[in-house]
Amino acid sequence: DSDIRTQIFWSCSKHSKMLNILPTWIDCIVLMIVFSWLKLLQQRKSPNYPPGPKGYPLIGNMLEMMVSEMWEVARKWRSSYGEFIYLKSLNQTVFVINSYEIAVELLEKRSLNYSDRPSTITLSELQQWDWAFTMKPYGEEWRRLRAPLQKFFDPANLAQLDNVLEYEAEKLLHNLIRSPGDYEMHVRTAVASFIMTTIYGHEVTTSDDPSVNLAKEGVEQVSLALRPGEYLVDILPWLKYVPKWFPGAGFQVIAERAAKLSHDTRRLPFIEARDKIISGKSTSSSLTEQEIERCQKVGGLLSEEDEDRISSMSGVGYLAGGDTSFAAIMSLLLAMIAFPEVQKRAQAEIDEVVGTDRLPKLSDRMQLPYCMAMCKEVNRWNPVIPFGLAHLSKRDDTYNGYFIPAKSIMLPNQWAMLHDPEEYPEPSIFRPERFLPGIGERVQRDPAKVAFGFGRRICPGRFMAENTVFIMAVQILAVFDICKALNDKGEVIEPEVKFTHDGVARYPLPFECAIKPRSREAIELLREE
Ligand code: HEM
Repeated sequence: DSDIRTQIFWSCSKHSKMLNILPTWIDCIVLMIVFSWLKLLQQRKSPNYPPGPKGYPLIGNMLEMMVSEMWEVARKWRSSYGEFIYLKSLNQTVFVINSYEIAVELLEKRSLNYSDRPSTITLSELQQWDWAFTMKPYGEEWRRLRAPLQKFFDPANLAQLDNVLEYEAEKLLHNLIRSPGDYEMHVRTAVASFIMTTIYGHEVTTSDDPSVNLAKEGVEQVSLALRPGEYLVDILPWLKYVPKWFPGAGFQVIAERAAKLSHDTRRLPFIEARDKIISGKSTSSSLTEQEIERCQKVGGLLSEEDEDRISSMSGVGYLAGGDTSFAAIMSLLLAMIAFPEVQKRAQAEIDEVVGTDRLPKLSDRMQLPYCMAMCKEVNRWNPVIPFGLAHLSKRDDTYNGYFIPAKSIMLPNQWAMLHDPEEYPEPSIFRPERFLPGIGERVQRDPAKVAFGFGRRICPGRFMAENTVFIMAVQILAVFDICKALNDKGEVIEPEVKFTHDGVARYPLPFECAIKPRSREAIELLREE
């Protein structure tokens, strides 16, 4: 074709000067078409992704994603790459969202596209946590499992749990009087007991109750398995076929133990509750009981399918609810010794509003604005899940001209959003006053809008978690002073404000503190056990 075209041009150009320019025009058009086509090809090869660290050939940013405190590293990337950052780990595209506005735009306003969850071979196939709806893709099954839990912990239903929560808080106070040095264990037991009572109707009376450790170990396993690069099998899937006796296949041994843990977490508390309910020995109105009764009303006997569904739904609440609230209360205790003036102001408010002849209750909340602000500040100062729980995109999308392919991992950097000095000046300072602005001052965003996640996947236990932290905080402060501990020489031990830096949840590292009754009258506030 091009030969013929060239011949025509040559012959034409012999006859007309005018026609001499023809080849130039046509060539220009051809060149333009070729260029546009090449550009399109190039765009297809490398779409317009947002900026991000360069990474290495083949592995991309895999190494950068395996660092400790990834949320802080990603927060610092803000100055080089901005709020929306592109990473690639092998062939997986990952987007870090450093700003609240982008998280709302993508994960909430476009939540139909961003409500799936990524999973790994270790988590779903080897350790068999795939029964947990936290890991299920957005869809009918996820909705069916989440709906009863969400309804049970909805604010409209929550008041009926106030008594249980106040009872557990008071039990905690008794334990703190008995052995204040074991405060960490007492807080863990109190939170576990509340969760176990509301979900299964099982009250925890001692810290060696198996249900306390079962959930803790479960969360530790899941947390480890979610850490990028922890298990090579998630990078080289064929490794899953390697038998556990093969040298170097330690991950299979861990997986076997974790699979048992996963099975026990889901089944053991459920079976105990089910048997008690069916034999008529249950006296509670737990979530599990309500669901079993609902099935019995409809179909008489509890089918295997019903059991699977209820045990999955309850098991998720049990796993997700305990450690998170525990971490928040431990952060509050640490803040009380690191920022003693906050403690003084909260105690003054409790004394003034509640008085000194009864313990504070959940119904006092609206009259205790400083204490409420203090609990908000806990969610901000140490967001328990700093890098959020990853969402996964379903279809291709664009944001601000940037391309987001289907099946991209979206990481809402909740830490960066809650430690943004533009929104929260001096973010490392624990300052409840930020949420009680004076006249003409700006109200800073409620951290709950970030700390509990986004969109359709938002934490269904958030209202209960807020109530748990509030009641345990105000009851402890009504009765005790949280003081800096003294060493053997009687010198004050300055608290180290340090937190764990790996895993999904962020806990304060063990710290020394002295928990002392404020007065004899304060102790007398406690009812006889
Ligand atoms: C201070 C305490 C807590 C914090 C900071 C917290 C935070 C979170 C966050 C950030 C998510 C991920 C949301 C997202 O994907 O965008 C989440 C999910 C979840 N939380 Fe919580 N949570 C807390 C307490 C609880 C409690 C007490 C329960 C249950 C009773 C609970 C049950 C869940 C469940 C089931 C999910 C998974 C939701 C889904 O995938 O659909 N959480 N939580």
